[in-house]
Amino acid sequence: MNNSGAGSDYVGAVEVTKDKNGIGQVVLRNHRGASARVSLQGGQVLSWKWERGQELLFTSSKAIINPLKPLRGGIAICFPQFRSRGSLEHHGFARNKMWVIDQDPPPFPSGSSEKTYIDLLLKPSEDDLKIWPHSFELRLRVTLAEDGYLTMISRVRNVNSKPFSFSFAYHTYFSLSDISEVRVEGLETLDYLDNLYNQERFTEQGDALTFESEVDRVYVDCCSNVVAVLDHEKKRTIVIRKEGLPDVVVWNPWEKKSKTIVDLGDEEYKQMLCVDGAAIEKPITLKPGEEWTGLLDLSVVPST
Ligand SMILES: O=P(O)(O)OC[C@H]1O[C@@H](O)[C@H](O)[C@@H](O)[C@@H]1O
Repeated sequence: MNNSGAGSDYVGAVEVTKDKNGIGQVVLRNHRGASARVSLQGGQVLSWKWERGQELLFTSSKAIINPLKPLRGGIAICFPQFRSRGSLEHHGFARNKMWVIDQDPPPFPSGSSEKTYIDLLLKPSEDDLKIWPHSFELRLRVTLAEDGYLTMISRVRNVNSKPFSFSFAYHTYFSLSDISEVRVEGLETLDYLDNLYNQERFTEQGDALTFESEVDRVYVDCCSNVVAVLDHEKKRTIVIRKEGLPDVVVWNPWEKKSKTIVDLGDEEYKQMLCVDGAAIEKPITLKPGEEWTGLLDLSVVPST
């Protein structure tokens, strides 16, 4: 494989390799030790490393490498369905498909030139069209900025002759020191749909979110587009900035549920938290020829 389809305007590196199963991977690097690894299987970001090789994304030690399954960890794309809100497989089919490097993407709406990026593309196969009869193009640009920020821009285009609707999520597993020491800020006073109570609607009370049991919620219509995950022990705060993604999913399976998940270690729930920028409660509808854009920008701030 070569580097075509990848951009590199400052002297960062974009390397296309294969993993031991022969699946294509793209590694983006900068000079300050930051890197991101993206798999063509699922268009999934497998790893995002900050200065001095600090890993910011969680990957389970029991992750199963299977070309037809998403890896437990990283950032997976949930499309065109979230969870079981529809007739498709859990979280939709995009994360189980082989994506290709997009050699010639249409111009992206914004973006500085000082970045290293890769463009991926997913189009439906004939089998996909049998279960979801809508022709689409899903483009994903993954960018590693010179300061180590990771930006993901997804664009869905309707290339069908009829409108269609979909849900979307960046299913993001953050790596933590200890879940019981972590706070999430930016979701205070919002309404959420609680998946542990049949998607009943509640309102978040009080301060920042802290964790002492299983959590599986969709915070809806977030007026702020910034959410922060504060990890005191690691002395860092991950800042999540999003555009076009009104909802935020917060998920931790905690002790009992973890034991039922084969590709997650029994104690690993302590080292992970999913916080997903998403569009779920009100699915996105596209008319023929229309395009939707959803942006997720991740950065790290040292904290005390
Ligand atoms: O095991 P999966 O399919 O990756 O899903 C993991 C979790 O993903 C979360 O986003 C959902 O809210 C949970 O309900 C779900 O269990």
